[in-house]
Amino acid sequence: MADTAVADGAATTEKVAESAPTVVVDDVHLVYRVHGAGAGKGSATSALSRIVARKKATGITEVHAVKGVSFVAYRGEAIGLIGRNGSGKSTLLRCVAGLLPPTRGKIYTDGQPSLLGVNAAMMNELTGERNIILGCLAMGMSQEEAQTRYTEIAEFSGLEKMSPGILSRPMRTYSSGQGARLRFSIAAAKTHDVLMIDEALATGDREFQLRSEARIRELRAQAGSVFLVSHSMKSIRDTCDRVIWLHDGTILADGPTDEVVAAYEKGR
Ligand SMILES: Nc1ncnc2c1ncn2[C@@H]1O[C@H](COP(=O)(O)OP(=O)(O)OP(=O)(O)O)[C@@H](O)[C@H]1O
Repeated sequence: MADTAVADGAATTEKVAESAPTVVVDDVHLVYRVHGAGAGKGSATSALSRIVARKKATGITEVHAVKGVSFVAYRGEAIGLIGRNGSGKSTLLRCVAGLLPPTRGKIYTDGQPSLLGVNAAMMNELTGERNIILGCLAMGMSQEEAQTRYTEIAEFSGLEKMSPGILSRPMRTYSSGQGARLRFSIAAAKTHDVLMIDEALATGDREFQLRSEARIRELRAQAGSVFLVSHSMKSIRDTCDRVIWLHDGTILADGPTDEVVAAYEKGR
C-alpha cells in the first residue's frame, strides 16, 4: 500500500510492518444529493397543489453526512464507531467499503474491505442453505470449500437449534435477528483483511453475541482490522480497543475504548 506508507511514514522495519496501516481515511467528505426533495415536498398540501398544477417536484437537497474525517487503522485493531443516530457512522463504513465514493478526500485500504451483509449477498427467495453456499461463493470460496464450510457456518449460526428446519425455508420467512445471525455467520467464516460490521451484534441473543464477540477477537488475531458500529456500549467495550466517536459527521474523539466511551456516556 504505497499511498499509505507515504501517509504514515515509511513502514520498512519488521516491527512497523506488524502494525502496518490497513485503512487510511484522509479528510473524507460525503454529501448525499436527494433529488426531488425540495421544501414542502412532503406535505399533503404541496403534493395536492403540484398535482393540480401538473408540476413535478423539483429541487435537490444536500445532506453533508461526513465532514472532513481523517484516521489511520492498523492491523490487529478492532475499532468501534459510536455516535448518536444520524451522526454518519454507516455512511463512513460504506465509504471505506468502497460502496460510496467520497465527495472529497481519499481512502486507502490494504486488502479487500468487507462490509458485513453486503459481500455475502443474501437472496430472500432462496433458503438459508442456498444462501450459505452462495455467500461463500460470493466471498471467493470454491464450490468444494463452500460445501466443507457449510456445517461450520450452520452450527455457528445456531439457527437450527433455535428453530428446527429453518435453514430449508426461504430467507424471507426469517426474523430480522435470524437473518442478521446468518449473515454474520457466513461473513465470519472467512478471514478478512478489513471486516466492517454494522450493528450485527445488537440483533442476536446474549449467547450469540458472546460467540460473535469471540469470533471478532479471532479475526483480529488473524491480522485483519475490524470496525464495529454499535449503540451497545457493552459490545463496544467487550470487542474494541479503540473507539472513534462521530458527531454530526465529524470526529469528536478517537482513542482508547474506556476513555472515549466514558466521555460519550457522560456527554450524551
Ligand atoms: N441515502 C441517503 N440519502 C440521503 N441522506 C442520507 C442517506 N443515508 C443517510 N443519510 C443521512 O446522512 C446522515 C448520516 O446517516 P448515517 O446512516 O450514516 O448515520 P448513522 O450514524 O449510521 O445513524 P444510525 O445510528 O441511526 O444508524 C443522516 O442525516 C441521514 O439522514
